[in-house]
Amino acid sequence: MRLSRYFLPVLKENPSEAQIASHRLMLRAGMIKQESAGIYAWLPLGYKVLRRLAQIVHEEQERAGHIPLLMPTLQSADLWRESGRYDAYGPEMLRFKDRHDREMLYGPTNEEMITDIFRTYVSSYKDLPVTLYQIQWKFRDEIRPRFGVMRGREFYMKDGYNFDLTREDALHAYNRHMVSYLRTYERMGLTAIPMRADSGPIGGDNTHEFLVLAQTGESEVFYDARVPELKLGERAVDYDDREQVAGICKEFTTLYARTDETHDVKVFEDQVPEEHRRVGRGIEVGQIFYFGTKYSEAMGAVVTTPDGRKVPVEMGSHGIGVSRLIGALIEANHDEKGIIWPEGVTPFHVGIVNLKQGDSATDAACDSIHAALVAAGLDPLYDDRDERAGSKFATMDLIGLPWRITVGPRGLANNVVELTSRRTGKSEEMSAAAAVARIK
Ligand SMILES: Nc1ncnc2c1ncn2[C@@H]1O[C@H](COS(=O)(=O)NC(=O)[C@@H](N)CS)[C@@H](O)[C@H]1O
Repeated sequence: MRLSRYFLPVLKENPSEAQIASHRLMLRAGMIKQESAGIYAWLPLGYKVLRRLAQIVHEEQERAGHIPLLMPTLQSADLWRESGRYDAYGPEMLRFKDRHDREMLYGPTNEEMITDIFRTYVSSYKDLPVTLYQIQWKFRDEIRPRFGVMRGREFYMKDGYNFDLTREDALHAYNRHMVSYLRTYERMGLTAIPMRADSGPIGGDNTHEFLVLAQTGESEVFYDARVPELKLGERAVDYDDREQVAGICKEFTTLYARTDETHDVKVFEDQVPEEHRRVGRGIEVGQIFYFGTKYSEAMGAVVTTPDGRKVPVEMGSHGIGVSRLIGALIEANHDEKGIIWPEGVTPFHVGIVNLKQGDSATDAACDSIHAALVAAGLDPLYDDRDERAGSKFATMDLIGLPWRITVGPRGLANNVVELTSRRTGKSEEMSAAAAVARIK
């Protein structure tokens, strides 16, 4: 992509309303624009990252055997009356009437709607197990939206719902989600720790939150220092192998890790050797729940069992805060110059900086490097503007692309370009071909 043809409204100044790095940097890097409290326009660079995250979430959910669909953002109040949550949900729920005076709401979550979809079509154990999920916008009228997309009012969430015949099957679905989340966050270059949590308005008695350690996190966390070292890595996972999946969950949840809601000092001190005890703050980027028949009972989602009985299905729901993840990623990956994107989520893989725009040699070299990168399956951003080098470097550092190729007349005279790593700041001179090969 040529920057002269893109839309990247970077800001020179730090916006006064931003209190944390990720909020400040998303505004300055031209990723979002606030339209009203907690509601954002996703400008091209931000939208590109959002799509990359959604792509990773889809890949890992489908790998786990979960099936994507898409539900509307607007829901009928009648559904929520069946579950009893219409009144229970409180002022966070945005309620309104349509022109026919029908009571509607902007969905904060979709347990009722997905249960209605399930009960409409499924009535036999033969159709189980099934896990359906969506990545869809939600609305929660937070009393104090803040920290940019971290606590928005309209936000993007992956929400998945499992339907199983027995509690044992539903707990396997719970474990499948835990493992798929661990893989998802690792692919994004994040360490998100599963911690026992409190179920809140969703309900149920079994739930884990996934928290990214960050000083600006809203949750206080207590954990064993060895937990963030745990890695899934390239391990092959057979999601149908219950023992393997349960084993991985045990591996990641045996050492102590809890939010302030479930923290138990006595257990902490008994279980964790003093030198491993850590207290910190975390950003909640996902939560998984098992809540049995809470919704299926209330809404008559029943199936016939092999011996002809009718039973309400066992369920759970599992969310990932896709838009919040962008804030969390920046909190965990930035310096004083700007963002430093992990390679798995970066909006563009590499920036090309032309030190002498308009010079036929450097222009031609940049065009051919751009073409070579695209041919190698990469997504470059070529700063072809007629700007001073310093300003081009500052823009590249701000938007945080992992690599930068700098092309200038002197380098070309020696048949070299400069390849710079954003994370290390290290630069090396090499041939254009070598630079393309290094980035791939
Ligand atoms: N106001 C918000 N702004 C941005 N992300 C949010 C907000 N509220 C929740 N999230 C994200 O959405 C994830 C799931 O939300 S939740 O309430 O924990 N779970 C549910 O809604 C369940 N129905 C999961 S399907 C959270 O872990 C968090 O990462």
